[in-house]
Amino acid sequence: MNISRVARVPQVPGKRPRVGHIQFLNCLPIYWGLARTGGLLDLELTRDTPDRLSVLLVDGTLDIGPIACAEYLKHAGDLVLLPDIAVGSDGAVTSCLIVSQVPLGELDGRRVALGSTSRSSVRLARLLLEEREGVRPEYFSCPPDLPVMMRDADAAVVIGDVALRAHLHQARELGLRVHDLGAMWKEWTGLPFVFAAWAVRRDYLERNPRIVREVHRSFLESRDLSMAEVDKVCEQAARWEAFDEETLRRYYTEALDFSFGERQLEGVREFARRIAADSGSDPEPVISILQP
Ligand SMILES: C=C(O[C@@H]1C=C(C(=O)O)C=C[C@H]1O)C(=O)O
Repeated sequence: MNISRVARVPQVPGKRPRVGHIQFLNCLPIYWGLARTGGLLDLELTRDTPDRLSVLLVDGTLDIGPIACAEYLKHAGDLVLLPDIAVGSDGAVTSCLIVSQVPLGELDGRRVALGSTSRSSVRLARLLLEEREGVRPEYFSCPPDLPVMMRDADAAVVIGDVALRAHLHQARELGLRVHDLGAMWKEWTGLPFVFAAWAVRRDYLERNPRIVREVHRSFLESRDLSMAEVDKVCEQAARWEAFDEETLRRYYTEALDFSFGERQLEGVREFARRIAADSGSDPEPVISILQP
């Protein structure tokens, strides 16, 4: 890629767009390239967990950023999705899991800890347990620390780096079964699952259409650059993380899906349909997507 040709966000002094950044390894390829292209300087970034970033975007503290799909569906009227960028999977995702001491079909009436940083995976897990496995567990929310969660529960839902650690190290040590939520959704529906989409507040878009397009382009360029140089991304990340280069490479290139097109949109629509009866939400929400 010719970095010198990367478009820059138009500058208005003191008014950088306020943009969210999920502080998990899953998002590294979406942000890594921003440091290379210089796009980073044009954004006011807030790094936080997905649950908190979702709240900040909905309450207007942020203008643009990732939002858990389950939260997006509650606020679709106030938000416009950015095309071709998301954190999802078309099958196993590796980092959104139910870990369990017993088979899932035996969780009826048993305690299930829901990791507090998640909004999409915890909703998806409840849907799968209730509608696919036919069980009604007793849920409680809990900070995402697997050994602590499992002290009081028979199963736990975890995401992000905590889930990666659970998958690769702790589950075996603790004698837990690992169920991948992306794989379960794919088996059940045949569709990809979008855990987080990128959205802009509708009011911000109306005032700043050019800035939104530039930020969007900046994200796509960053993601594409990171994926083109994925070996370098993994080598750098593995220096500081508990995962080796090869594990990260597989995670980024085979498990995660950073795209958002027709099939991913169908996954979002199907999720909306399946959670509607139980949530009192709209089964067919109007989904606005930024037009090219
Ligand atoms: C793939 C992941 O996707 C995520 C899962 C989310 C959720 O469950 O609410 C939200 C944002 C993403 O971080 C992950 O966290 O590992």
